[in-house]
Amino acid sequence: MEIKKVACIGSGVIGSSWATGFALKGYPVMLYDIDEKFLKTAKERIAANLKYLAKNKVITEEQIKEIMGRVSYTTDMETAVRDVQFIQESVLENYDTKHKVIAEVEKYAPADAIYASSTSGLLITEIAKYAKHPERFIGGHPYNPPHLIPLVEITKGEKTTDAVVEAGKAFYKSVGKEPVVLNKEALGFISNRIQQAVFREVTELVTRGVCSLEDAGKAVTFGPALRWAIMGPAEIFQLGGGEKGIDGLFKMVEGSVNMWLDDMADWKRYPAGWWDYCRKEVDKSIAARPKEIGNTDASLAEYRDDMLIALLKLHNKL
Ligand SMILES: NC(=O)C1=CN([C@@H]2O[C@H](COP(=O)(O)OP(=O)(O)OC[C@H]3O[C@@H](n4cnc5c(N)ncnc54)[C@H](O)[C@@H]3O)[C@@H](O)[C@H]2O)C=CC1
Ligand SMILES: O=C(O)[C@@H](O)C(=O)[C@H](O)[C@@H](O)CO
Repeated sequence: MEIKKVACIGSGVIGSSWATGFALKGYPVMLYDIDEKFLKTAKERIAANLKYLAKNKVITEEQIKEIMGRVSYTTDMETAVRDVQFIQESVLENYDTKHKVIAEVEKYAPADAIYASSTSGLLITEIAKYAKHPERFIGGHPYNPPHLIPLVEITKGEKTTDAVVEAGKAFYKSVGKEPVVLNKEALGFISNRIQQAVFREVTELVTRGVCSLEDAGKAVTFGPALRWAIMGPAEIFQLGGGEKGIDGLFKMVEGSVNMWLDDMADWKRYPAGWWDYCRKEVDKSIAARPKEIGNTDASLAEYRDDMLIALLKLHNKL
């Protein structure tokens, strides 16, 4: 089935970015939400996304109007999905909301339209549990912002057909994404499990008083994250071993690493009050940043996109 038109269900942080990305690649996009006020914000986000892309010469200023014109905004589900071939859902991260949205979508969407959930880590088998056509459901988990970051983790439910997985993978590749197809369902997929493992250790170190949240961020940003923007941890360790390679490295450090592992976080829930503490600390550290690297949420987002675009150009992804 040729994908000619896309629906984005949910127009928040992720839905508005997906809509930007699909429109950027020339697709007409139906952007749906439950209230006009959310769609208004989404339109402002899309305009800002395109402004940053033009500022960084990825598109021209003249193209902005044409790309914006590819996105239609609606609070009517039938209008959103009746003639689309691909649906990217980006509503709230809970099964109940996703089930309600699917019931509404399946009243009007073509039976063979691919349904991809942006879920951060829920199981497609569960998301598609009450669907009339579970065979067409995949997970299409992006990294924020999806109009810039290439990764899409594709997961399949028990009833998802291989043809739908392949069609979803081909479509994401055609719009410049870097799809990774999981062999088995796993909560949190690959990237979010890794990201949460890292942040659990950040939380452990800060709550123990080893470092500030800001310094933990610096340690990640100017250390491993720089290398992870180039290659995976295994390749990094391989190089760390010199001519001995990854095995040689770990034959040397394993005793030390095992002591760290014994001491590292192994808890299963974030401490009570941690997120309130985080918000206070992050607000302080953002405000303390030099203006040119973003000292408000809005200017930090612009700085993030400027830097991501520069990185993606180095990767020949833009
Ligand atoms: N924020 C992030 O960094 C990332 C989020 N995701 C996932 O993407 C999905 C959306 O997340 P965000 O965009 O951050 O959330 P958000 O809160 O910014 O946007 C959610 C949108 O869904 C809409 N919505 C709520 N109930 C709805 C319903 N019944 N029908 C239609 N629309 C409804 C809301 O009005 C809102 O506009 C979640 O599953 C999340 O886990 C995935 C990757 C990254
Ligand atoms: O970090 C991202 O962009 C995504 O992996 C996410 O899903 C969200 O950040 C959130 O789930 C926290 O991990």
